[in-house]
Amino acid sequence: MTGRAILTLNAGSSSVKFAVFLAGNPPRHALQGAIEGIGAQPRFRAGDTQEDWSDTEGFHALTGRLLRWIEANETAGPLVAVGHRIVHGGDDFTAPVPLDDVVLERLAALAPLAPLHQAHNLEPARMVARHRPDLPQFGCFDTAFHRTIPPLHRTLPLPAKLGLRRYGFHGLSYEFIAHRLAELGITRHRVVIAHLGNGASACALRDGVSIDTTMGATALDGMIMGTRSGSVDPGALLYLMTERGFDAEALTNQLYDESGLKGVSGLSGDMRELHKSDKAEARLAIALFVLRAAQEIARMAVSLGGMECLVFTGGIGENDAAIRDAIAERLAGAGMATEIRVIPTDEAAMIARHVMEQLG
Ligand SMILES: Nc1ncnc2c1ncn2[C@@H]1O[C@H](COP(=O)(O)OP(=O)(O)O)[C@@H](O)[C@H]1O
Ligand SMILES: CC(=O)OP(=O)(O)O
Ligand SMILES: [Mg+2]
Repeated sequence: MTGRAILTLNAGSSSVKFAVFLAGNPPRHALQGAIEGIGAQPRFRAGDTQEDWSDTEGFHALTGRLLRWIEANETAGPLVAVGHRIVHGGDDFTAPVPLDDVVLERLAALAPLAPLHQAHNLEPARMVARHRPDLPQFGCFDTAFHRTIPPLHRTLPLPAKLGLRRYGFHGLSYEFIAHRLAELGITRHRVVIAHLGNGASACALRDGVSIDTTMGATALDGMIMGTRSGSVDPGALLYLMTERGFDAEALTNQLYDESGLKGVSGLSGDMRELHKSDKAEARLAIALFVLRAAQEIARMAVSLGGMECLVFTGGIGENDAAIRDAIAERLAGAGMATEIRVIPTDEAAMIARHVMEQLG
């Protein structure tokens, strides 16, 4: 095949998801896959291909190998650009940007606000910069879609001089859904989108624009997630530090990696695994997920002054009808019955569109 190809990368704590698009307006999807199990037994899949990649060198070497695999296969033509999902753009990056060493350094400084994501997001960009310096790279930020959140909704009730605020995340997903709503002719003014995946959050969308979201300065806030707590009593955290000997690192580990569905169930952070279990703790974790999701969705409805449509997306939102129904039932029970839609998200397609715009 001829044509020009765009590679999108979404690197998480143990996986790199990738997609290849044929450049165009809109970019056409050509291939997608992932390296999963990084840190344990890396496994590569793309189309019909499935291989164990027993590389012990971690992200850098594995993404190098991914790049060579894609170049050798030339699914859509030679690569002309790479787009990265980068979770945190901070105050300075509110739109896609070309990535160079200086920008990568500034983004690395935001890692403490996204310990589960930021360093992993940046590593593949460094690898590509080293091995294919000719390839333009662009960072696309989860925070950027939330740049429209007004001061009232982005203010955290801490001393103003501390300079912390709500940024919000899952923005590439919300931006994609906002486009889909327009394409589908859904013109409701007040829409809540619930992105329920490994990370989970909701966004208050007024006329296609984000005016509030459940995540805050970090992606730890709001709903309960696979392994993240979501909002918890801040006093409980102070108690753990002062009385139970948890330092910042230990607490980070508890809140990001050991809490949420995994922590409550003592079993797994994966919703499908919990459904298979008949343990009371698994039932409790699912029930708490539903309750907290419904409460956070209601919070977004308050920010909007009403909710005319609720959109579910993400791995759980798209696939788990029982969870969707349970959340809708809770909302209806509180007098918040609403139109419900299920719309698959596509963060990679959103990144590819941004890259096309940047290429001009
Ligand atoms: N068919 C399904 N039924 C219930 N849960 C599902 C289903 N498919 C995926 N999930 C859940 O979706 C979550 C992962 O969501 P996903 O959006 O793929 O995650 P990520 O944030 O890594 O992209 C997991 O909890 C998984 O169990
Ligand atoms: C920001 C975030 O939580 O992302 P993910 O759901 O991919 O972990
Ligand atoms: Mg996700």
